[in-house]
Amino acid sequence: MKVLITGKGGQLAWELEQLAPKNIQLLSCSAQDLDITDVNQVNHTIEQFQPDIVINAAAYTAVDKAETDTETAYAVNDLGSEYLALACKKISAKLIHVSTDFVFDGTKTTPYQTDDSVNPINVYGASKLAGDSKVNAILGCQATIIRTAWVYSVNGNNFVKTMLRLMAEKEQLGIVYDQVGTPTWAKGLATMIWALVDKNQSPQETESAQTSNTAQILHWTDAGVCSWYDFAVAIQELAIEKGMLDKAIPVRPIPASAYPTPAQRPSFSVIDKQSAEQASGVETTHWRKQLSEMMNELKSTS
Ligand SMILES: NC(=O)C1=CN([C@@H]2O[C@H](COP(=O)(O)OP(=O)(O)OC[C@H]3O[C@@H](n4cnc5c(N)ncnc54)[C@H](OP(=O)(O)O)[C@@H]3O)[C@@H](O)[C@H]2O)C=CC1
Ligand SMILES: Cc1cn([C@H]2C[C@H](O)[C@@H](COP(=O)(O)OP(=O)(O)O[C@H]3O[C@@H](C)C(=O)[C@@H](O)[C@H]3O)O2)c(=O)[nH]c1=O
Repeated sequence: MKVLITGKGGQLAWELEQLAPKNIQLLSCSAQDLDITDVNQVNHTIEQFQPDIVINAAAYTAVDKAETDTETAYAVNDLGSEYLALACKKISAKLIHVSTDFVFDGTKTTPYQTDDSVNPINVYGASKLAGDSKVNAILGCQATIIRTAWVYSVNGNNFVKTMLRLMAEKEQLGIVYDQVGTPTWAKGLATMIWALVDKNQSPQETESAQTSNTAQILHWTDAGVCSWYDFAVAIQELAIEKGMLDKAIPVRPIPASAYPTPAQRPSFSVIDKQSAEQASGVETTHWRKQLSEMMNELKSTS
């Protein structure tokens, strides 16, 4: 089976590459190798390689910057996804497209289901939703859209690495407590995606997946719930336990109103993971356990 991954070098694409099963013929493309906003490059690469499955892990993920760099955010997240979907359609390839909890407005108080109404409250979320809608309209059941949240990995920029840096540099930190969600270790997400790919190789799965004309939507994060504040406290506790920080600094819970950012963020974006667990056969693991594993990996590589 041939699999093409976009966004090489990004957190998820990197983990996917590390965990790629031996029987997969993999082509992993960076933004330089394959700029998904370039329709000719997209068509050429997909026609040449003839993948069975494309995993779109490329995205514009700078949430605050997207508020002013709107055109680029839409070019990558909306148009780029559309080009990939059209190219997949031409060769009957499947598309596994990755999306975000930020398609929701965060007004619910119970975990978001895959069929809950979407209503993004920032440009990044709106640009991702626009791309998801194109993927669904073009490919229908030929596509799987995986919504995830608060992703981190040893490779790339993320909240965990930002916290470790700030905790070593600053006297104290204020972290928002009124935005609640669930972190996701990109390695766990990549494991689940490869399990989906594996299931796709079985003819039975392929037949049953083709009974509906809409894209399969799955939700995946680690298990549990926390605020950014809880996440930061756990990062500091584990870093001290593992000898990655010398001393603890005060970490204060603050409301989002005390940490103004260009983009508004949902106050509640916990998603229900049952859909992805059932489809992949992989169970979620509690976020704190995953965080500890990732920090062990970070310690051993730095
Ligand atoms: N990070 C997070 O917290 C979350 C991410 N997601 C989604 O998960 C997916 C993976 O995210 P993650 O791995 O964290 O993202 P990263 O920001 O780590 O990686 C994104 C990758 O996309 C590449 N890219 C950007 N523009 C283009 C382009 N025009 N053509 C091709 N590649 C491009 C980037 O390249 P370069 O660095 O060279 O620009 C980078 O390699 C995305 O769909 C994202 O929206 C969902 C929820 C949370
Ligand atoms: C650095 C810092 C951040 N914060 C807050 C700001 C924000 O509310 C929260 C997280 O900030 P970040 O900018 O790291 O994360 P953010 O870019 O909002 O993360 C989002 O990225 C996109 C790509 C997604 O799809 C989402 O699921 C989500 O992961 O932490 C503090 O309260 N204090 C601080 O010192």
